[in-house]
Amino acid sequence: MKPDSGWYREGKAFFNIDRAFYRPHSQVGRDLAILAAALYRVRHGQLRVLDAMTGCGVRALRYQLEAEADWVWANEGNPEVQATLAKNLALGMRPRSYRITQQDANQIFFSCYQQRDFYDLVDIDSFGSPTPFLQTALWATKIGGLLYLTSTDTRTTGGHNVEKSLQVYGACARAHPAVHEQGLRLLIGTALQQAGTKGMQVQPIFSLFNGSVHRVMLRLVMDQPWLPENYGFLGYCHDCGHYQTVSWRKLGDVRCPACVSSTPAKPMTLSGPLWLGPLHDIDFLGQMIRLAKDWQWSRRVKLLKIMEAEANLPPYYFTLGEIGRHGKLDIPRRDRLIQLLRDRGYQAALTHLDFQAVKTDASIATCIELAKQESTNP
Ligand SMILES: C[S@@+](CC[C@H](N)C(=O)[O-])C[C@H]1O[C@@H](n2cnc3c(N)ncnc32)[C@H](O)[C@@H]1O
Repeated sequence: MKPDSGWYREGKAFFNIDRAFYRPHSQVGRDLAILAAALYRVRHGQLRVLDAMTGCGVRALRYQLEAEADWVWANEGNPEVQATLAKNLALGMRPRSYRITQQDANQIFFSCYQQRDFYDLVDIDSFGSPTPFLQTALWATKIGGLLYLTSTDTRTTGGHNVEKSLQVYGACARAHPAVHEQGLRLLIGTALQQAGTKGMQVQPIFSLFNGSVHRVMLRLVMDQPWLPENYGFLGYCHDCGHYQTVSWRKLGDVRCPACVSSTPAKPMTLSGPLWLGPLHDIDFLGQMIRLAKDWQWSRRVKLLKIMEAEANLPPYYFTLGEIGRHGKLDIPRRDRLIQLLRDRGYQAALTHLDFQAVKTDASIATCIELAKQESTNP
């Protein structure tokens, strides 16, 4: 069917959108969620999904048809899309394997808690930030289960409204060149803090930024040690481009350790508290890659491999433009710079967050030095 007929196909799902929200560009976020859900289903022997903001039902359909969910609860608050949703699920899903409701997501989550009905995967695909739903969603998620959060709030997470970031994330988001990563880390950090109020924790399975939307798939866990190095502040030096993780214990007048020539050293701009640990679970990503290969999802394999390579690198990246600006040189060639860094024994990779950037454990000064050598001796 042609898209303008109102009918769409995505993965194994076939559905009508009528007046429901559907954004084809978000397929990448749905594809990765389906892979994670399918692996969870294999590992745990069951998969019950609560798709709290289902829209036309594309996720509900895909969780069942592709991840083999045993049961899907599809909720959508907008009364105008209920008929389309009902039609889509009736057409594509097994009878008696799903439920449709039209309620506020918070009400649904709280009712799960009241009835002790916990879900293996809770999907919150909200507009703006998901934080108004976070506390209650944690009540609806099984310990060991998955929580998938979406945020379209890039203005706030990008440091353009510090007051709002304090209100919404309980954290200070400042502007710097690695803000796409900051959006993911704020989301994980807020979820970690909120889970912490209940004696629980979250661990990222994968974190995805695709141009305008941040998504994180988290595992809810209990009885894990709280690692102080995973939750703290990130300093950025506007003068030299250096980043520095900062523990809450060291707050106060944080100066850039890389600005050695300035006395006193330049102050750093601090963002946080936010998640400072790995963005992805590297073992889980490996399994997602294998499954994506089996399913011949070659574009997703490519993306997941980039995510795998960046998984354990420090919590920021250097854009090529920043390296050029601070080094007063032409923009370096990305792949060549990565190779030079590796030759010097550093870890270095491209990042799915910004294809005009490098992620590395080398300092920006080293990146500049190598880029300069390369420009004078290509
Ligand atoms: C971004 S769309 C979700 C689209 C769908 N998940 C997809 O992948 O295409 C957000 C949906 O959430 C619904 N919504 C917004 N706030 C809600 C709330 N508090 N409770 C339930 N549904 C809500 C909107 O009507 C909209 O259909």
